[in-house]
Amino acid sequence: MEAIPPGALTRDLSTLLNLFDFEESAVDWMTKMAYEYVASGAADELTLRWNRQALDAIRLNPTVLTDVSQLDTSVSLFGTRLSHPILIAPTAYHRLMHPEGELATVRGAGAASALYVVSSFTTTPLAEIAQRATQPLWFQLYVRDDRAFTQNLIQEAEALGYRALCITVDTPTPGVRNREHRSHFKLPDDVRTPHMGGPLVEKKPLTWKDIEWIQSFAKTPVLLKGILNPDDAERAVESGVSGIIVSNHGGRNLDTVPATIDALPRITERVDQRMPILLDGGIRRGTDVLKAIALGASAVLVGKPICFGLACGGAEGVAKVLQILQHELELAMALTGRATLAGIDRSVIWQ
Ligand SMILES: Cc1cc2nc3c(=O)[nH]c(=O)nc-3n(C[C@H](O)[C@H](O)[C@H](O)COP(=O)(O)O)c2cc1C
Ligand SMILES: CC(C)CC(=O)C(=O)O
Repeated sequence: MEAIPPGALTRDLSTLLNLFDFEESAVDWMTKMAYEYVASGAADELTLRWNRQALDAIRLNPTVLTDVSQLDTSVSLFGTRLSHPILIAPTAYHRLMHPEGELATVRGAGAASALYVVSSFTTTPLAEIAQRATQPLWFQLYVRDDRAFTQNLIQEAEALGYRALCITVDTPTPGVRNREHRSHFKLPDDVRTPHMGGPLVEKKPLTWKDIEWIQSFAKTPVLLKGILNPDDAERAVESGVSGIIVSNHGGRNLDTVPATIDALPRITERVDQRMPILLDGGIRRGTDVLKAIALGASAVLVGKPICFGLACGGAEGVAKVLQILQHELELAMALTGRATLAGIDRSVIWQ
């Protein structure tokens, strides 16, 4: 690994005003390999681009002269009250982005009152992250061929206080990652993944039977991460899971699947309030959060911007990314005349 640049922990973030600024600046603070790993999408990166383009293409229909003097961005998810609906998506290998890795991320989450979904490919033990958490944690699970190992891992996370389990279901194999390969991605020897052992090269298929099996012993709510197809959403309801995350893995797995915000309305319609729906993919502006909520999401997750915030400024960078997004959401609510998240319905979308 190239050396972490001097002053990495003390750089000035005051000129970074939005999430795009963080991405632009992160290039200077990350190794080329780490930057390419985070920023790239699968194959021709069409889905990666569509995630953004589809959000940009949605226009808003504000209501004027409503009382927005008291804004309330809070939301309840599975019995936990959150002060805002912006969660940290699970992303692997935080020590590739900053020497403090996930310990910086969890401090940033605390400073910004954000729920943090920790990746199976964390480079810091789950226990150490939990010790420093001041906000709720969830655990993202990659199911390994060794099912006994998987069961132990789930039980370990639950015992440590992780409050929900997000099973990633869209990655029977990673996608075509040309940019990652071109930059010769390899984890440096001193960056380890204490809960995953080696890379994901599973042979035993993950199926609905496994989801039933996990639910037979899981004590925390189970969510499926990576649903795009309304039929799968229906099946998820039938399988009794607590929620789903509409996700195309940030455009990193199967190229040319739709933008998540385009997939959301059909899924919302099919689920018909039977369980909460979360969404990730391309959320960069407060207006994006508002659009996702208007189309049926209870909350959103952000992936790449957290990695860039971490690279630019450790815990402070993570916190700032989240605080900017939170503040922009409040502005979007005030300017569309919506004082609460419940008030953000489809009528806020220009039809
Ligand atoms: C660098 C990176 C690593 C990721 N690692 C994981 C992971 O370990 N597990 C997982 O379920 N999703 C992973 N994802 C996908 C994210 O959880 C999320 O679905 C996606 O990044 C959201 O899109 P966004 O980056 O446009 O916000 C990763 C994404 C990135 C960018
Ligand atoms: C280790 C990888 C499978 C993590 C991941 O989900 C990703 O890079 O998108």
